[in-house]
Amino acid sequence: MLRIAVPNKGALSEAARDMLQEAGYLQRRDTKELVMMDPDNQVEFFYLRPRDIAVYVGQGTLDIGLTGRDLFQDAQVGGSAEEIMALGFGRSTFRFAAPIGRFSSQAELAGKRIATSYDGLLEDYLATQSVKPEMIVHLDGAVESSVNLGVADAIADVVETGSTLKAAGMETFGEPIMQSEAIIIGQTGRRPEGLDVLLRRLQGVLVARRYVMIDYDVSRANLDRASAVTPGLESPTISPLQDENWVAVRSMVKKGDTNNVMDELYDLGARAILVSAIHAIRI
Ligand SMILES: Nc1ncnc2c1ncn2[C@@H]1O[C@H](COP(=O)(O)OP(=O)(O)OP(=O)(O)O)[C@@H](O)[C@H]1O
Ligand SMILES: O=P(O)(O)OC[C@H]1O[C@H](OP(=O)(O)OP(=O)(O)O)[C@H](O)[C@@H]1O
Ligand SMILES: [Mg+2]
Repeated sequence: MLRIAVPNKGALSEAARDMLQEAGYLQRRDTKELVMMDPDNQVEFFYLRPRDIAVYVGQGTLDIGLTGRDLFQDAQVGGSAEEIMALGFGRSTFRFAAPIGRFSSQAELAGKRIATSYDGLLEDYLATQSVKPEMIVHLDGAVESSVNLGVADAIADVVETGSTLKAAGMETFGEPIMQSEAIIIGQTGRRPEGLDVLLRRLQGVLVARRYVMIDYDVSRANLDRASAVTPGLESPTISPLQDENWVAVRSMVKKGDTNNVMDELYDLGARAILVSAIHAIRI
């Protein structure tokens, strides 16, 4: 059995559950359940605080974990665990922020009080920048309120849409500290049995989410130009049509490019252009 740590609550938990379900794994129905066995797939899920997941994996009590890159860094497990795969959801940036107009660069944080929930990550970063704050004020959450309430001069926190900062009358400043997203971590250098299958399945979900399938008919005279617009992952599938001057083409296209590709195909004479979602894929 592959023992996998997954977030029990918080910003990553629902998207993690959705992705694992799409990859064919059983997930708990009740958010109070702590463990979920999936004997058919030979895996066992342990629902834990996302912040703690790196500790379990680093110590080797669980084989792999799904957590945020920023949380993983913050857990300070040294070299005992490593990032294995990025999952493309839970994206955020870890940044400095302060009331509008107060700071313009992170060098100005020397001798100041910085509030954060991510002390380890922040301390590591400040050390690389040779900036020595007066103190790091640890807060569990609602960090944006700390400056207005007078316990800190600036904050270092997760920014996704920026709406929380805006509501607090704050702005970001300085270089972004870290780009984060959900990741799979494992013990450094160890690849337990069954991990390959899980990674391949997750990769399949990522590709299915990023690509769509496009089908169209085009005349043989325009086929080379059309194929160049839709080269696919390897090469497009070409099928004959009743009218032997025309062929049907099937190819994968990046989701974000869909409308441009359809316009280009139409302009070069392709017709019956059809786009459909990909449910699952193994490359
Ligand atoms: N808008 C967001 N707010 C918080 N975390 C986010 C957001 N978007 C992405 N994340 C990522 O989610 C992870 C934080 O998960 P966590 O469970 O701590 O979230 P939370 O909802 O803030 O939980 P808590 O209830 O403990 O505050 C980090 O990896 C972070 O980068
Ligand atoms: O840029 P935004 O889209 O506004 O998202 C970022 C905010 O969301 C999170 O707070 P959360 O809701 O988790 O509350 P918390 O501060 O109590 O953790 C995070 O700590 C930021 O405050
Ligand atoms: Mg939070």
